[in-house]
Amino acid sequence: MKNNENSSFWISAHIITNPTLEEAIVDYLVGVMGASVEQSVDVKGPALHLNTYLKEKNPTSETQQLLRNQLECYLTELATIFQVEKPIISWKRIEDQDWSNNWKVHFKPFAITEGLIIAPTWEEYTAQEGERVIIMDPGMAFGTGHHATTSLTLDFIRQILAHDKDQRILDVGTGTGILGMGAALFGATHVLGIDNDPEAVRVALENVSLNNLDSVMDVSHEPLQQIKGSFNLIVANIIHDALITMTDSFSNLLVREGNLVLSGILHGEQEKNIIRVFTGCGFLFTEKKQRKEWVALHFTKTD
Ligand SMILES: C[S@@+](CC[C@H](N)C(=O)[O-])C[C@H]1O[C@@H](n2cnc3c(N)ncnc32)[C@H](O)[C@@H]1O
Repeated sequence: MKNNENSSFWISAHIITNPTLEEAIVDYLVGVMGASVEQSVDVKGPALHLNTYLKEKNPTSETQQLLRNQLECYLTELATIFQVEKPIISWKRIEDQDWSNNWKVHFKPFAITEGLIIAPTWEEYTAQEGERVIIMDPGMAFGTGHHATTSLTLDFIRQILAHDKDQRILDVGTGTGILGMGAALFGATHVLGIDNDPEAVRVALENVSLNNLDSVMDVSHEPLQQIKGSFNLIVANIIHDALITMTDSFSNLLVREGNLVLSGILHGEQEKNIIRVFTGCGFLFTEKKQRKEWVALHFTKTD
């Protein structure tokens, strides 16, 4: 198969795991990696067998290795948290163009938080009274809205904006632009989304245009450390290790008493560590939201 603009290559991973990890693995594969997953029904025994299909637009040995490392690191982390044996993964390359659109079948319009619907571009959706709709094509970027951390963060955004709409918002690690677009639809004055992945920036810009939000939301590839200005709310759904390095930037960019919402954090040690580090840097921890093993944390800046 040739790799043209419309085609993707696929790799499949066969995962043998302790069934305890099923929900967390499926959640991660579908929500974060944009994969589709099926359970192998013809295999007997106590272990669970999952087949997953990951799309890959520009396949090089390097990008393939990155995908593999990302999944393998996550599975190792999960096995440690749940104290079960590490899942076994075997990889296979699929070179059949039909696969490139199969995952879309599973992506249907859904309510990500009260009053906000996510609808993929290829599904017709008519908004009901009082509903706001984000139309999107996630492409290769993270953020279809299926992952718990995205909906938890949007719950906070909705609450904060219901209180006060006059908010300048920074969305760090914008991915598809989903959090920033949600904030814009809930009435934010201005949103800046940034991402260190150029493909995410391209996809987010496309989605912002698709939703006619260009006058409210900008998207940039600029690193966090180079962002100027002041914001009333910063949201960052990234990962624990990256968030820990961002304390100074968040502190410099937030107005006094500004809101900070952090997610991509696992309940337990990661959550405790984030609270310890941020409360040690002039932030007051105010509220936590949790779904399954994931948390989103709300802080306000005190000094
Ligand atoms: C888990 S995704 C979140 C996507 C979306 N905001 C959501 O909530 O669904 C994390 C995003 O952060 C981006 N990212 C990771 N580290 C970053 C950094 N240091 N600066 C900016 N973006 C970063 C990744 O490229 C990815 O798009």
